[in-house]
Amino acid sequence: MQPTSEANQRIARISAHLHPPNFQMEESFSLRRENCRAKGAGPGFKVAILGAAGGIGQPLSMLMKMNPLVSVLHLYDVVNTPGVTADISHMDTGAVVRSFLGQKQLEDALSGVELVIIPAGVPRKPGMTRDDLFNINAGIVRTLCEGIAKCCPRAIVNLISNPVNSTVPIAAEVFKKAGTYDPKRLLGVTMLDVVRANTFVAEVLGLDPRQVDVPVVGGHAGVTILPLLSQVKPPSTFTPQETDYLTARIQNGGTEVVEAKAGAGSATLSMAYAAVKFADACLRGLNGDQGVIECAFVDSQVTELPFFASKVRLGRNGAEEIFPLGPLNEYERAGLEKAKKELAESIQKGVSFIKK
Ligand SMILES: NC(=O)C1=CN([C@@H]2O[C@H](COP(=O)(O)OP(=O)(O)OC[C@H]3O[C@@H](n4cnc5c(N)ncnc54)[C@H](O)[C@@H]3O)[C@@H](O)[C@H]2O)C=CC1
Ligand SMILES: O=C([O-])CC(=O)C(=O)O
Repeated sequence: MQPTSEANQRIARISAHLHPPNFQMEESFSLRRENCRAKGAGPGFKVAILGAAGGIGQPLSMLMKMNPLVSVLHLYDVVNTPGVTADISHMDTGAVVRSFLGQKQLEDALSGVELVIIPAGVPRKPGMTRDDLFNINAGIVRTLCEGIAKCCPRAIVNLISNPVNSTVPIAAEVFKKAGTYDPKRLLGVTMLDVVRANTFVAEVLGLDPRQVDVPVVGGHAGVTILPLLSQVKPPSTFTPQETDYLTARIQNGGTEVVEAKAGAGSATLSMAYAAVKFADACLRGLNGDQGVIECAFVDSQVTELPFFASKVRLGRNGAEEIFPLGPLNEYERAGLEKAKKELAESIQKGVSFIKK
């Protein structure tokens, strides 16, 4: 039997996708699939990952492709996104994946996006602090945030690039300058500190980490990472030695990985896991789910500092409620004073980078 002309057209379409004669053909095919999904399937969000070809970006892209709340996934980087996108697009999950390569495609990558996740930038090598990354990453974050202000000013932004204690204030200043700043929509990702704290505390208590919840407040570098062990769930007590051990291990978790990788970068796989856990919480909030609460580094009035990490309630507008720290013990109060001192300097450094 001769194939019908409809079947011929379908084969031609598929072959055009596999061997696109030009970008236009590829794009129209991909747009058609997005439209089909928009007609047929349940609701989903349009998400962009900036720095998608990196050590965090690749596993993060893969895990976001598996998230049922994502309908369209834009992968942007200055290198290698066509390959990462081709690879991930073969996964038989719902999200449509599209590649954007280089600065010229940044605006297309951001157009209509509802959640932007940013793991772009250089990672640490042994002997470096996160602040040593400032000189390179500050400029990268500024450029990307200028794009967000122009193309998707209402998007929720999850900022991973280090030093988070300075890059979040940089992003805020860029958005203020552009007149688009909404403090609820800018979130520094500190989820990996919580993920580590849950794991290490569970080890000490002899529990499954999934049963443990440790609030981690302050910021995302050294002494600014402040685990509140007095508020661990399920309620637990720790000896002074356990408290010292756990606090130090949680504060130095990033350095532990940097040293173990011995020059090959910093945490990527656990970070991708943590980033997806946090992005999923943001999407559930956007979706209208109730009671979504996670720790994040946000514009805050919890202390006298303009930014601080604490528990926030995520909703349709981002961080809709920021929770106070709750009762602290003496050990935590001393830790808080140290954290605030270092945080104040890192925040100021970020602000001055844009205001100078
Ligand atoms: N917030 C957190 O808890 C954590 C943050 N990080 C930070 O995340 C960042 C990325 O780490 P990795 O993925 O390991 O680094 P990586 O070097 O493997 O990947 C970074 C990616 O960013 C891309 N990139 C560079 N400039 C760009 C630009 N202007 N626009 C778009 N993309 C650009 C690179 O091409 C590369 O693909 C680092 O700053 C690291 O310190 C890492 C772990 C945890
Ligand atoms: O330590 C680093 O440089 C990367 C990071 O932020 C972490 O693993 O927490």
